[in-house]
Amino acid sequence: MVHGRVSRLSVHDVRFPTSLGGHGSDAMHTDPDYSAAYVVLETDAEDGLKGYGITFTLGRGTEVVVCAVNALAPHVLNRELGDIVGDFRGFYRQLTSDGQLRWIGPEKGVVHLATAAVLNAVWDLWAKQEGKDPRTLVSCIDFRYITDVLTEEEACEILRQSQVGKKEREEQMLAHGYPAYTTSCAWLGYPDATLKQLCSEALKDGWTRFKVKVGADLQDDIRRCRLIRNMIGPEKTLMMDANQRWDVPEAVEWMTKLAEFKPLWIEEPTSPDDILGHAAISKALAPLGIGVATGEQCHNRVIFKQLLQAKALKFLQIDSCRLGSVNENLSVLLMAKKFEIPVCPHAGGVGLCELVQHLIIFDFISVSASLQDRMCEYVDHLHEHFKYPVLIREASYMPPKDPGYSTEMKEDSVKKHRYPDGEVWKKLLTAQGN
Ligand SMILES: C[C@H](O)[C@@H](O)CC(=O)C(=O)O
Ligand SMILES: [Mg+2]
Repeated sequence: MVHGRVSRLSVHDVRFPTSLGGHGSDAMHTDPDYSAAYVVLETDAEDGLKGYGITFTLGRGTEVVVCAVNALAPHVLNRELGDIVGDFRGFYRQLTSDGQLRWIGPEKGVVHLATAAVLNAVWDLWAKQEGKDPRTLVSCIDFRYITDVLTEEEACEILRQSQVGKKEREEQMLAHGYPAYTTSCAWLGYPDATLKQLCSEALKDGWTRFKVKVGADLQDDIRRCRLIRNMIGPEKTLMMDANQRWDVPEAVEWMTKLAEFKPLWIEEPTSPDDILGHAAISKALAPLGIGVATGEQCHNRVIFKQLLQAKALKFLQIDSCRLGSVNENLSVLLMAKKFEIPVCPHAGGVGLCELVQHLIIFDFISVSASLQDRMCEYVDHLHEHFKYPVLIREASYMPPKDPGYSTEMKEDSVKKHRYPDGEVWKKLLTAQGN
């Protein structure tokens, strides 16, 4: 039984100085400090349960997302949790369609990242209080703008059909987990020696799928891709990620030169808004056996709808904090199922692995019912700051067993990494003379 009135919303700017080690670097984001706008919801219920939600940011700008969360707060404060989740579609729409705030979106950018943080906290709190059936889940989706490809009835039918074999798939997940790939070895800012060392450690740990960052310098890419392909051998899977660095013809040309390293996919070859550009790249690279993957910076379900309609991608990458939380991610999982495109989520960042494991394991059990061409990203940074960190066994995500959305950070971590007054930042800023 859902209960409690939301009595407090607090939001923290939490940053980790990952740029110091080059972690997370790519062709466009050369110095990311993995960060989060971290939301805590409290209610007046006696159980004392809290909801924790995050959205992922890269350092500077987190303060802007924090402002946007505060601007959304009046929609949440003093509301009964039962009323919120009892009409979750309506609540989602209230947040995303605020008559004034939507002008600085709509359903995209800072205001949508803030929406994700708030809604992730609501899902965390709700999940701690009770379980959900498929009908309830569909009732959380806002179908506005996607009914031309997916209606509520079709969504229910997909979920109904996927009931077959559900028990076996649950058991399979509990025994073997969900297959993962690693991005941790080959950030763009890593020197070759680090790449080699991390790659050989990953091989020892049983990893069989690797992603390498490309896109800044072709000769560098050729050297690094050769190095990693030689290390992992011809059979293991290699993916490449350009983080939006190229124009359309440049992407085709560059990837033609990297084709000898047999990448399964090229991720974000160009602007995430360029649907027809992605379609052109997909078409040009298909004969080389290279698929296009994208999604970590797709603003919303509408962009995913069009990417699917335009046959612009071969692998779809949902993001638990870029889209409007579970609500919007559900709609994308269902559209991907309808178009038979495998979902391979974006993870990493701060807490993205913790969140997205719930979505992808749900996808396997209740939507796609398939592991064909599917895997979830894994990055091994910052898990130690979470109270319920992901558990990886034999290069697979083992299903989380604690109630909630695994979003709660350790109090001490939040305190030390609060920007700019946490201990870690005070020291760093003083050393930099700020
Ligand atoms: C800036 C981020 O680290 C980005 O490079 C992550 C990414 O593209 C991925 O994990 O994929
Ligand atoms: Mg990427």
